[in-house]
Order: sequence, then structure tokens, then C-alpha cells
Amino acid sequence: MRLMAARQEKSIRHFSIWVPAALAKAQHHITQINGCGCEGRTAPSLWSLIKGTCDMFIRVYVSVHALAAQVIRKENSLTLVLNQTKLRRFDHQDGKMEPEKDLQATDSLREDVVAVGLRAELDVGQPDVQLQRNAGQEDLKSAVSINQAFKELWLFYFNCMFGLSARNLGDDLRKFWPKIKRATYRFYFKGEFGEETGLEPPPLNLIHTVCGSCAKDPGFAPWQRSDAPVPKCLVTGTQLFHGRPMEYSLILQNLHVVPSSHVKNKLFLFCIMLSLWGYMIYCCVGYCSTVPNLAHGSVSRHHNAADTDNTESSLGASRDLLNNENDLDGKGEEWDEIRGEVKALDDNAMSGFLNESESKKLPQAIIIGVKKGGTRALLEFLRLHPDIRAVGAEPHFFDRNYDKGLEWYRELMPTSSDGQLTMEKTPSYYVTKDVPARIHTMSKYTKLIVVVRDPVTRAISDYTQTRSKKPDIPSFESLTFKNLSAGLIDTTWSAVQIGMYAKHLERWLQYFPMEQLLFVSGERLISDPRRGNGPRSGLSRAEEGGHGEAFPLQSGKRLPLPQETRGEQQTTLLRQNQRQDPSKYRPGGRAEVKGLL
Ligand SMILES: Nc1ncnc2c1ncn2[C@@H]1O[C@H](COP(=O)(O)OS(=O)(=O)O)[C@@H](OP(=O)(O)O)[C@H]1O
Repeated sequence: MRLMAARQEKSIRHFSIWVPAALAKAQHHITQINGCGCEGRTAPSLWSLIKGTCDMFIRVYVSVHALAAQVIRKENSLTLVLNQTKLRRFDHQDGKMEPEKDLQATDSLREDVVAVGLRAELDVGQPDVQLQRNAGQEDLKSAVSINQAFKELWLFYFNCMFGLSARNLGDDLRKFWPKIKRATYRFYFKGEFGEETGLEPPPLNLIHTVCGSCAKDPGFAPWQRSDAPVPKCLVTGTQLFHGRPMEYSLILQNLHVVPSSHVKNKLFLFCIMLSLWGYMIYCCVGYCSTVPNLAHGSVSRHHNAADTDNTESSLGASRDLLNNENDLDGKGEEWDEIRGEVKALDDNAMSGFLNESESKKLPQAIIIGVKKGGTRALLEFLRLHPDIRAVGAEPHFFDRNYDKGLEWYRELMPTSSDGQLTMEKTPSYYVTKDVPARIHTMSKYTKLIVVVRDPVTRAISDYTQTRSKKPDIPSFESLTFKNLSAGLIDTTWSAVQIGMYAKHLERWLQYFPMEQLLFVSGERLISDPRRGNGPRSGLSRAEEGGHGEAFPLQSGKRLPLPQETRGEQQTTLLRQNQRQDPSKYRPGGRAEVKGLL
């Protein structure tokens, strides 16, 4: 046995505890024990415990300065695995300790020791003691005894580890101690002691035996003192962790050791972090609300929302799944465009292209609709005419920005001389309830241009545009028809509503005579823009004015807009040329421009 133990000793961490065959049956209830010991008390205590309780024949090699021990049940033996730096052998027969003995590869073992401590987080063990319910009475008693013995053993280890050893560790051990982050005690007893088995708490004499020398030490848990009541859960009171008191919380059979001050510190830190985060969010919100652009955006959106309502009211109770949202989305760009346009014109003024008689005027002609009718094309063609000055973007003054006032509106317009016509286009005007009255208020002589197109094609164009931005919208058919098989059209859908040109026209005719409205065919604008809208269309005049090359017409295809063929730079140049030598680009006078309308 000694030979064997010596051989095992060479393997440094494996030691055998021999168990009498008579007790082997009971022992198989014990699968594994992890523990830790120090100061040479572990093995004697283990021995005392088991001997005193189970009368087992055990030979124990004890650890000195050991951090962890493991007892693993094998067939007829328990193997005590010690993670330690030094060893002393304890002979139970004569009760003497052998002299301390240095281990090989001490450093690596120390690493191992730390690793064990961290890996287990001082998870002291998993005895996994099972009480076999169908076992005989004797077996049960034996099992219970062993269970109890080991339970006590763990308790002792815990005390060694956190009670005495925390204060009595040698320097080597002490330096590892701060690395231990958390202490967790776990008991895995499948079966309640006491209640199920009727077993009493461990007898006091056992405790005295185990802790004979330690019991006087006030660092030990109170239950280890002879005068202290023995608790059923076997672990109680306050232990030391890093020299500070620890709190125990009993959760089912698991017992967690939570260093209270540690937790409190963490909680405190967490609260501080939370407050900081809250403050940062608060600051961010405050900052956002003070950033001019964002604020402007939010105000604009607010206005837009209101304006959208306004627009919707013109369409009755229409389902506006398309139009207004798009308009809102595009508005930022529009205003950038407007500002860009105005700026470009101001630049012109700076470079001397404008003469002093020019001023900004309210529009005399407006393309009021309809959306997706071809309004952009018409405006771009018209503004090539030297006597037409137009805002490139859609001002949406009469439907969304009316509260900004006419001066604001005028400021958006390009400068023009007396003979020139100022124009703008906003296709949503045609379907917006209040717009006819508002334009009429501005000037009852305002010329109104409406580009109309087959309502179905228009609706499809409208839908397609929205779908390109929002692919998730329902299908065109499902939006158009109330009942597809019956062919019932849903006239509440805005895309359909906009196409009901006659209905909207009635509203306009309440304020303007028919002669003041010009209806342009969107289809003809595509198929034959030169002649499509009359022999004296703006396009033919522009062509006469020397801009024919700007309209490379291919039959059946829409005419490319000037930007598409020449680029914005060239268009700007063209306008500058118009200004430099108006006569060259001026086939007719203002009267002729008026005649177009
Ligand atoms: N010459 C030329 N250049 C560009 N686009 C042209 C032109 N002529 C007509 N169209 C068709 O007009 C449709 C766009 O209409 P709008 O400009 O009124 O649209 S918007 O309301 O301003 O968004 C759009 O229709 P769809 O293509 O069916 O969507 C354009 O194709």
C-alpha cells in the first residue's frame, strides 16, 4: 500500500484512499468529492470525519498549502486528488504527519493551483450523493452515514478555505487569493437529509473531532463551536472572503457564497453607469432638439403632416397610399433645388448677366397638375423659352406653405425682366381643395396649365414611382379594385381620385374661367412634343429660337429633357446666352408667350 501510495505520490496529484471492501457497497453512492485544504488540516480532518462516522479504513496523504482536493470514487477506492504545492503524508494509524515534501515542477503546479481555483471558482464540490430509495435499511444507513460524513467534510474544507486559511495562508497562497473572483458552494445531495432519512444533523462530537484544534478559533463558523447550535443546512454564518465577511444564500440545495461588499460595489457601479447612460441620452435628445437642421426638419415634417391633411381633404376620404408620402419624401430635395435655383440666379446677377430692371415676381402662369401627367417635361421645355423664367422645383406654396406668405413665395421665384413670364409647377395643386381660391386671391388673372394623361396610365405611373421607393405596398390591382371579379373600382384610392379630372375641374371653374386654363395632353407631349400642343407650342418656339438641337426627337419615344441631353451645366449656359443676347433666342415677344397660354 505504501509502495503504491509512493508511486502515486510521484504522479504528484493522485493519492489513494483505501476503503474496506465491507463499505464498498455504501461508497458507490459517492461519486466524487472536490475539496480544498491547507495548513495540514485537511487530511487529518478527512480521516477523522470518515473514521469517526463510517469507521472506514483510510490512508490519507495530506496536503500542505493545498488549494484543492478531489476525491473520486473508483470501484473499491476513493482517489483523493490534491492540487497543491507541497505535500505531507498523514498516517492515520499513528496519527503523525510526515515532514513536508516539495513537489516536482512546483511552479507549473502553482499555475495549476490557480487554474483550479479559477476554473472551479471555488466550486467546492459535487458529492452527488444519492440515496437509493429501494435500498435495504442497512445500505441506506451506510449511505446516509457516508453522505453525512462527506457533507461534513465539505463543510470543513470550506472553513479551511474561507475561514482560517483566508487569514493564515502562506505568502505563496496569498498571492493567488485575490485572483479568486467568486466563491460558490454547491451541494448536490439528491435527497434531503433529515426529513427524508430522519437523520439528525451531524453530532457535535463529530464536529469536535473534525475541528478539534480549530473549534476554538473564532474565525470558524459558529456551528463549529461546541456551544453553537448545529444547523440543518450545515453551512451557515459568516465566513471570510478576501478578509471580508461573506453572505450565504441558500437556494434549494445550492449554497452560494456571495461576497456582500463585492455585490454592493457592483450594484453601486451599475447604478452610476445607469445614471451616466441616462444623462448621455438626455444630453443627446437635448442636443438634437437644438441642432438647427434637425429642428428645422422636424418642424417641416410637422408642417408637412398638416399639409398632407390639407391635401387629403381635397381628395375627400381618399386612401392616400401614394402621393402625399412621396411628396413629403421628396420635399427636402425640392427645397434644396429651389434654393440652388435661386442661388444660381443670384450668381448670374453677380456676374453681370442680370440687368437692374429685373425683379422677382409672383408667377403669372402655373402648371397646376396633374401629378405624373408630364408636368416636368412641359416645364423644362417651356423654360427654355427666353421669355419664360421658372422655378425648377415644386414650391408647394398653395397647398403646403401657404402660411409662409406671398413674400416668401415671391422670394422663391427667379428674377425676371418686364417682358418675361414667371412660372412654377406643383402638380398637387390641381387636386387640393383650397388651392383654386388661394391662387385666385393672389391673382385672378393667373394662367393655369394642366397636363392631363390617360388616368389609368397616370395611376400606373404614380403607383410605379411609389413602389420603387416602397416595394412592400399592395399590388396595383388590389388597390384599384374593390372587387376585382366584379370590376368595381375603388374610387377612394388617391391614385384613382387624381385621375378624375372633371371632378377637380369643377372646383377650379368656380374661381377661373375656362379660357384661363390650358389642358395639355401628356400623351402628345411624349409622341409629338413639337406640334402636340398646338402649332405655336412653347416647344416649336424654342426650336425656332435656335434650340432645335435640344430636342433630338425619336418618333414614339418621349423627348429627352434638356438636362438629359445637355447636362445641367449646358442648360445653365443656354440660359446665360439667352440673357446675353436675348434677341438671338427670342423668336417672339412677351405677347407671343402669352399667346401660348
Ligand atoms: N419628355 C419627357 N421627359 C420626361 N418624362 C416625360 C416626358 N414626357 C412625358 N414624360 C412622362 O411624364 C411622367 C412624369 O410626369 P410628371 O413630370 O408630371 O411627374 S411629377 O408629377 O412631376 O412627379 C413620366 O411618366 P411615366 O414614365 O409613365 O412614369 C414621364 O415618362
